[in-house]
Amino acid sequence: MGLNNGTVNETLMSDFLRKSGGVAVIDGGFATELERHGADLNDPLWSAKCLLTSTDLVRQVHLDYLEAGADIIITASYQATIQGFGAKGFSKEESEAMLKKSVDIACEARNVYYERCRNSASNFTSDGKILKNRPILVAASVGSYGAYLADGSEYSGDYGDAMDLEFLKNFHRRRVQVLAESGADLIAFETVPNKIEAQAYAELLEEGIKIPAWFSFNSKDGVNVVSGDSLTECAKIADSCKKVVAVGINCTPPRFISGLIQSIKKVTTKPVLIYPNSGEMYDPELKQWVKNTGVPDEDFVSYVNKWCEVGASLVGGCCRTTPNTIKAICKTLPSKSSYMA
Ligand code: MET
Ligand SMILES: [Zn+2]
Repeated sequence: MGLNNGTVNETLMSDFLRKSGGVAVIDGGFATELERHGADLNDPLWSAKCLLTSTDLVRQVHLDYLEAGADIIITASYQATIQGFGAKGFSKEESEAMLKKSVDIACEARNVYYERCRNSASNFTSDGKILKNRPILVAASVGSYGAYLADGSEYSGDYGDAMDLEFLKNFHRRRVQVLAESGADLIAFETVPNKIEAQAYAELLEEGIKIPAWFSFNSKDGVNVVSGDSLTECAKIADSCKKVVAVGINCTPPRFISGLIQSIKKVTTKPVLIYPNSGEMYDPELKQWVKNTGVPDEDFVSYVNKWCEVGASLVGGCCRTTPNTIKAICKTLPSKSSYMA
């Protein structure tokens, strides 16, 4: 092909953003939507439990997000790990097949969606669905080691003093390799809670991983990532990794997002992605989302154009957001609202 991988990776995202009208829309809360449809996710595998029990629902939720206008769908593999499946008695081969399946289902949803676009006379149906033929990416989700532990440490970033880089690389290595070979367009490292895990991902990507990735951190103070590590230092790790095609923030209250985008912009020229949660806080003891008492986040969507003004190029929603949130994001973005008229 005459291009090195770095070039291919960089053009994937810039071409995609150009074709998406400058700003691309990411899907919304995936687990949230499974739960709204009645799935019980009280399980160490969380949303990945549905890869075992409800693959039709997983496909349906991906489709719902595409029909709400998402240009990128994120697979059900957030809490799917070989170790987590192993604890349920699955072999290594079966566990790897489940990871691959998470990508297959998202790709199937994309195929069904394109078929529906071909058969539809208009881009916007009378029942409010967006059926517009456009580039769509499948992002293979990788949640943190803390998400696997399912003990709340994805929101504290505290893995204890004994944690080291090699441990985290060994924990994630095979999963990342399998997802990278599964037909996904990129890997979404989501809700990265601390610097050491960002470093582990960056080093794993350099071990011959062939698809690009994004790094998305979470914050609960609007300044640092959740562990207290400096967001700037975390974003610099992402910036120095050639495989990384976008850097940003997810599962973080909307009120913090503008400031966080500005901090990231100071250390990278890579596209910035954001997909905040609804502004509620997850209480790991109650295993529930609880309202916060600070500045209201209700009007999430009214912030969207401001986030783009300060530099976000990919915008979506995380926990407690729904296809309606994504539709509202599309409506408010000038480049997307044109085909919804
Ligand atoms: N993509 C994941 C989901 O929506 C992100 C979860 S953040 C805790 O299920
Ligand atoms: Zn979330």
